[in-house]
Amino acid sequence: MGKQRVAVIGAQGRMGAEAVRAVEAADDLELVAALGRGDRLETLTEAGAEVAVELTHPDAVMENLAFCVAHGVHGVVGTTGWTDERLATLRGQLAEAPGIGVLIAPNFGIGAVLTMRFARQAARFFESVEIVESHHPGKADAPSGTAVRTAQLVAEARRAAGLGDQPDATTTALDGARGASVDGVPVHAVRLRGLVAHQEVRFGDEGEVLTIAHDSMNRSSFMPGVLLGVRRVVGTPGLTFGLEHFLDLDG
Ligand SMILES: NC(=O)C1=CN([C@@H]2O[C@H](COP(=O)(O)OP(=O)(O)OC[C@H]3O[C@@H](n4cnc5c(N)ncnc54)[C@H](OP(=O)(O)O)[C@@H]3O)[C@@H](O)[C@H]2O)C=CC1
Ligand SMILES: O=C(O)C1=N[C@H](C(=O)O)C[C@H](O)C1
Repeated sequence: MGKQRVAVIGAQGRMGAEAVRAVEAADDLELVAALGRGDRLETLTEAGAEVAVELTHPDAVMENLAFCVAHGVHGVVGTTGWTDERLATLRGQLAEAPGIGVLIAPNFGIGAVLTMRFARQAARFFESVEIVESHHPGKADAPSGTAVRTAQLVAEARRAAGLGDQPDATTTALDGARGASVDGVPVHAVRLRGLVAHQEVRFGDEGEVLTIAHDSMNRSSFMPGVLLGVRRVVGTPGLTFGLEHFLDLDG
């Protein structure tokens, strides 16, 4: 079998540069295009890319993916900024392109995926929950896509368990002091030089606190997840949201 033909969009960025190295180092993959800002998307089809790894910016990802899907190129997406509206648009595009798959991974780190799973499991047992995500100061979006997804999963689990609003007697607060509410879960975003990507999910109930913490110490830690996505997405038509769907976590 020939090597899978892979392109990286956002190839000069922090994640994109790492993805270029990871694809080049993989025996079963061939890097056929590395696009930066201003490069023509047609380069993807001219190079015969089968899969594009999209690691750019929330402002650019929709246009890039629309091109990929319309031209029969599968997508593996790490870029953040996903809303229900954006997902609906992408699903509509995929419906017109049978056989094409797109994986959106809020986080490619295996530990981060497990953090989300564990947080979902823990959610029904605790009255209170807050999320603290901490990142490098070059990050464009806040809160992180991982924190948003974690909050949504926790909120769904709380609702399913019949839990109501969290206890919080705050009546006066400076703007932002209680974080952003994502589906009722307070999320606090820290931006600090020296950090890469970190998250704590803090649960509390009478007399006990459970903290689930994950730290990405470098960006190469995301690459096994990126490569797994590249290998699996070609056989998985439609939209897959979350790397957990390729990890057999219940196996
Ligand atoms: N899912 C995951 O596990 C992870 C996801 N991310 C996400 O990935 C995205 C990228 O992160 P990061 O690498 O740190 O960001 P960077 O800013 O370092 O890299 C983004 C790159 O994309 C380029 N770019 C912007 N627009 C376009 C475009 N239209 N076409 C081609 N290239 C473009 C930028 O160019 P220029 O510099 O000129 O703007 C830059 O080189 C973010 O959304 C981030 O949150 C990050 C880490 C892990
Ligand atoms: O911008 C980053 O760096 C990261 N972005 C993703 C996110 O927003 O969750 C994944 C990881 O946290 C690193």
